[in-house]
Amino acid sequence: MVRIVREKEENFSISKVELFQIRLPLKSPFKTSYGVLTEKAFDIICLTSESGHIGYGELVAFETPDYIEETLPNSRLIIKDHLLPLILNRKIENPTQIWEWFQVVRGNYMAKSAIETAVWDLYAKITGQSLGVILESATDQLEVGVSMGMVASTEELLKRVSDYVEEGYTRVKLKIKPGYDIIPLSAIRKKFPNLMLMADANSAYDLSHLTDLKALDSLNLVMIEQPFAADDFLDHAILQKELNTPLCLDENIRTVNDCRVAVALGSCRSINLKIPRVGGITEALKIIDYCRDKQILVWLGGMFESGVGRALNLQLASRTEFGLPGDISASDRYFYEDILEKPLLMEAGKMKVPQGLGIGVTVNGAFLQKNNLSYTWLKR
Ligand SMILES: O=C(O)CCC(=O)C1=CC=C[C@@H](O)[C@@H]1C(=O)O
Ligand SMILES: [Mg+2]
Repeated sequence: MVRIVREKEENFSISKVELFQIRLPLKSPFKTSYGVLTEKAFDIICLTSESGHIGYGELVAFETPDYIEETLPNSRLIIKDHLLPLILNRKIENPTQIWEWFQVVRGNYMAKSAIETAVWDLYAKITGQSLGVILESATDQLEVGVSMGMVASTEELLKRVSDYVEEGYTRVKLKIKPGYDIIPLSAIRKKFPNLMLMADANSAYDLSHLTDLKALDSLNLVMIEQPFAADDFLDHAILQKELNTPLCLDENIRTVNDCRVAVALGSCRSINLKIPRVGGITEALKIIDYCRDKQILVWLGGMFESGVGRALNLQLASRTEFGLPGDISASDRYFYEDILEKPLLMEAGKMKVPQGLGIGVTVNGAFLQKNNLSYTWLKR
């Protein structure tokens, strides 16, 4: 866990909260085993302190409960009725308190994360630091990976993989499901024998597909992510014993306790850590510590974030524990425009970790104002 060292007591409180509802169309549809995403809807939460600093958080939950059960409309409600009342009119000493205060609300990790991460950003800005410094970032630039939806034609799939490799992505993750696995993955492997290649099933398989999954062992995949149900640990453990390829859990992991169960049962050898899926940075840091101690490979996943969430991901992913390039592609991989003054782009095969105060990026205020303000609160 990071040590929060303060030069002087910096208690602060929130004087204004705004929630902007934004939609960004995707450049191309993203097909997974559970559906097709054509645009990303998300909210940006702006917390203003009495000192006038603004902390930004991103609410990344999807509109439909198909990846996990949390949805954007439900999360908005939880934020407004249950989470914000726990932090407003209170003195905040450090952002880890938010995690403690939120424990009275069960689950709802993405809603919690939207606020908790905004408080981390705010705290870093008030104390005059880059969030990366507080989070013990170890580098100012990172290799990153790219996540790819299913593409019907193998020719088109190989063309897209080639383009990503040429742009500098060093790891490629392909979405799979029964009937769309060995053929596209083998085609990629044949053309790119040394590429860090992996597959993500988003819970599309069960033990009846054991033979199909064992066939993937021949492809030298870095890992297979979430083949079985989002609440299953036992069958994952059975499968892991049958495979040489490491399994990775995504949807299952909401807390460090979930990691303990996975490790105790042998359900996986890797964890895809998404800050919003675990309720924010405080729990993410506990998971990183746990994975380091247990020698579980941890790497940073994404949720099609806009520049706010992407900048945060870069800050955390620059810690030494992250063993693989994360799903932190450049803003222009998914979107025509970002909500930042300067989008986060790939340069010479790497992405820079923003070095400014807090998450290190400047949000385009005019862009936010063009969007629907769903909630606003002002301290009287
Ligand atoms: O943000 C990114 O680039 C990663 C996108 C991605 O692969 C996913 C995001 C959210 C849900 C899933 O579709 C998938 C995943 O399971 O990791
Ligand atoms: Mg996944």
